[in-house]
This record gives sequence, C-alpha cells and structure tokens, in this order.
Amino acid sequence: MFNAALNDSTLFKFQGFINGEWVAADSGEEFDVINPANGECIAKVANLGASETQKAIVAAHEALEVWANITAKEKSIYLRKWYDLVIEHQNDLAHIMSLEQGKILSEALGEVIYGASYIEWFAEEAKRIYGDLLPSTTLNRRSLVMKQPIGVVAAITPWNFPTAMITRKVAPALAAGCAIVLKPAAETPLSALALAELAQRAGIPKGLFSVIPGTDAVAIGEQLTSHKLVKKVTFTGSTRVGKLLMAQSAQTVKRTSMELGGNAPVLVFSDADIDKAVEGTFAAKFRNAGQTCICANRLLVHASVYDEFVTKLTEKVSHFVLGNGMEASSTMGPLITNDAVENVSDLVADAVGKGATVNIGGAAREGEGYFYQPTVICGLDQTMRLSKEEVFGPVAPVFKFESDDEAIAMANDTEFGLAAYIFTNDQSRCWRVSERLEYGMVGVNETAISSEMIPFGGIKESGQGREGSKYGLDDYLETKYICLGNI
Ligand SMILES: NC(=O)c1ccc[n+]([C@@H]2O[C@H](COP(=O)([O-])OP(=O)(O)OC[C@H]3O[C@@H](n4cnc5c(N)ncnc54)[C@H](O)[C@@H]3O)[C@@H](O)[C@H]2O)c1
Ligand SMILES: O=C[C@H](O)CS(=O)(=O)O
Repeated sequence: MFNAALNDSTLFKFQGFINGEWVAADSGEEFDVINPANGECIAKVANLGASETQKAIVAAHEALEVWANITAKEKSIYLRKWYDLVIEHQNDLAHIMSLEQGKILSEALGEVIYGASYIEWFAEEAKRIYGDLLPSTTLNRRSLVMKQPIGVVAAITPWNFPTAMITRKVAPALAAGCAIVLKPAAETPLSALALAELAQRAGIPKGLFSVIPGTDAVAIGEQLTSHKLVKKVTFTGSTRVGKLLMAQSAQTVKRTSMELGGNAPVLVFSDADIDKAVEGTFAAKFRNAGQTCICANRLLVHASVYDEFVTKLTEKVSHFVLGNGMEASSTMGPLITNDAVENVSDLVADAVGKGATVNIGGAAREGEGYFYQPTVICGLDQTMRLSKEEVFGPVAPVFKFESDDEAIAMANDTEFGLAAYIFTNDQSRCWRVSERLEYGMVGVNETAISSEMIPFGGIKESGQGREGSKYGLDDYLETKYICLGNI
C-alpha cells in the first residue's frame, strides 16, 4: 500500500465514498494505481461499478432535501470550510497528485491551489444566485423568475488535472444546491478520494458528494448517463468520449456540460516581442509535460521571425530536466502511461517520415517510467498528423505562415475550438485576429489565461458550457418563471 510520508496519512483513501461512508467494491475487487515515473503500484483501490453507482445516485437524490433546507449563507460556510481544509493540506494533496499523475511537485502544488480557488470562488457565488421581477403584460399580474438547482449531477473527470477538474465541477454544483456523483479517472483516483475526505471533514452533509473509483468506465458511465434521477452530466475529457456521453444522456434529456479536446494554435506575428512569445509559448506548450487541454498544440510563426523564434525556443527546451516529479531537480515529469508515450512517438514519426526535422528531442527516454523527451520539430506541413491532432505530450511543432489571413485560416482549420493565443503589438491586429479566431478563449500576448474567475470552455467540438466565473453557476441551475395573477 501507499508508503509515502505525509503529514496526514489519513488522506490516503482506498475505498469508494458513498453517502458519507467509505465502502469496498460490491465485488471485493481492487485495481492498481501506478506511479508513471517508475511504473510501480502505489496503491490498490476498491474497484466500484454499476451497482455502487446506483446507490450513490439514490443517496444524492435523498440528500437534495437536506441541502435545500440549508440557506445560501450556510452553504457558503460549508464550502469555505472545505476550501480552508484543502489549503491547509495542500502539500499532502500535491504529494498524492505527483505520485499518481507524475507532474512535478511545484506544478502539483500549483494545481491544488488553483483547484481550491474554485471552491473559494463558488463559496462566495453561492450567496449570489439571484432572480428577476419582470415587467408584466397586464396590471393584475406579476411575472417573476427564480433560479433553482438542477438536482443530481453526474461528473466524469480526466487524469491530467486530478484536483482542479473535480473542484471546478463539485464546487459550483454544491453552491447551486445540487448533489454530485463523481467518477474520477482510474489513473488518478487518490486525489479525488482525498478531496472527498476533506469535504466530509468540512461537514458537507452525507450523500451530496460521492466518489466512484473504478476501471469499468463504460458501466459506471452508463448508470450516470441513463439513471432517471440524474438531471445533468458534466464531463471533462476527450471529444470522442464526450460525444458518447452526450448521446447516452440524450435518452433521458439530461443537460450536459462538455469540456473536451483542444488543438490550440499560437500565432506569432512579425511585429511580436519574440522573447515574450517564446516565453509564453514555452509555458503553454510544456506545462504538465504538454498534457493540458489548452497546451500550445500548433506554433504558427511568421516567416520573417521563424528562425529567431525556433532558435530561442530550442535553447529554452534544452534546459529541461526529465525526472520523477517528487525529485526537486526535475523540471518535467512523465506522461501518464506508456500508451501515451507511444501515441506521441507515432505523431513525431509520421511527421519525420513526411520530411519534418527534429531540432531537439524526438524520442521516448529509455529506462523506467513513461518519459518522452521535450521536442521541437520544424519543416511541417498540413499533410502531417501534427497539423490536425492533439499531441498531449511535450512536442512543439513549428509551422510557418506569410500573411494574417493564412495564419487565421490555419488556426481555424480544426474541429476543435478551445483556446488560441496570439502575439503581436499591433492593437488593430489584436482585435481583428481575436474576433476571427473560432475559439472559446483567446490569449493576447499572454498564455497563462486560466483562473477561477474566467469562463473556461470551448466551441465547436471542444465542448459546451463554461466553468468558473460568474457564468459557472448557470450550468447547475434551472430557470423557473412564476406568474402571479389576480392582483
Ligand atoms: N476542456 C477541458 O477543460 C479539458 C480538460 C482536461 C482534459 N481535456 C481533454 O481530455 C483528454 C485527455 O484526458 P483523458 O485521456 O482522461 O480523456 P478520456 O476521455 O479518455 O477520459 C476522461 C474520463 O472519461 C472516462 N471515460 C472514458 N471512456 C468512457 C466511457 N465510455 N463512458 C464513461 N466514461 C468514460 C475516463 O475513465 C475518464 O474518467 C484530452 O483530449 C484533453 O484535451 C479537456
Ligand atoms: O487541461 C485542461 C485544464 O483545464 C487546463 S487549466 O489548468 O485549467 O489551464
């Protein structure tokens, strides 16, 4: 079992969390949680499935009435307590995350604090769910609108941000008055279970937040998307799975929020501050070893500054230290699985086979763990898979363009529409290009665009709905119109 030294070892949870109870799988089965830095089993976790999911959904439905009889102010206090506990235990949570996901400790700590910020934000937003009194069409009527919680929410989350992708759903759901059943990724269940432990310590009433760890995502997902008591499905993950879940949810007309795949372009124009463009692109490309949905996926650089940009980016990449995320010397950790390494390797091999050239990196690292060398690759064209597919790894493909129209056309030539970035000092170009980019989020001379206070989400096949900001509660509320007559 887990042998990492933590301040509070009781944060290691290996069972499912249903209706305020820690439970073994009905089958008695367990699954291994693997450290991607060395392939070692770090924990065995209860392998829950469809039957436990049904129990969690029923418990969530029953908990709604308890939560409905708690004021918005009291909900806020519960959430604030949860936030305080996450912050208090941030180092232990970062330690758990780095071990199960692989990211370097500094990034893991950053994610815990970022994830906590969603709890902090929605602890406040819980007190700001307002209605409307509308102008009436007749003198003897009054029209009013109230917002009500949608009810039981099902959440399915990915492994790349094992804390923030969870709190970005659980916090607004609870703030809105909902109950939520979470299936975390089987690669990273420990962070989710630790969050549930802290939510319980915060006093959040039983049944409102349950966690279903398990390897049979299909069976769990079928329950979450078909059960009549579930009114909403919120998903973060690949577009492929998102489409499946939307189709499954349609049978009972559940509302859905989808945070799906990305393919972020970075457009570096001839008048850009190249050092700033390199710095921003470097950060956006290699964060979490390139495994974020808004990673710089295609670098589109004007021909006149292409060589300078590539030289400076390559030089920065040469300083990376690949290693176990728990080691202070490491500046980049492993990918999540060996399959992920093979996928990245295939993308690079496709490009090289069609004439691309590798400036640095370009291969998996030999030895233990699932490591891929940070890579800069040039001489690309639109026939290569790197021009179309989400890399989800530390590979920076640098494309060349000649005109603004060509850059915009290249940037928009994808089914994805999550995030895009541009670097230019021309104010008119900032507006013209930002408005023509088909993306939900655009960074202008900045790539660190995420926070709890912005509406995070995409368009096209990157999804629907927004998480965070004042808009983030809408996805968990229903709008009710009441007409008062005979006045
Ligand atoms: N838009 C965003 O905010 C955002 C954030 C993080 C990751 N992502 C995307 O997620 C992808 C990488 O994450 P991933 O590999 O975990 O994605 P994934 O879609 O394979 O898995 C995501 C979650 O869905 C579950 N799942 C898989 N198949 C399922 C099924 N048939 N039924 C029910 N659940 C199922 C998985 O167990 C996991 O919990 C990338 O495309 C990335 O861009 C998007
Ligand atoms: O991978 C997707 C995350 O949403 C990226 S971020 O940490 O929210 O920027």
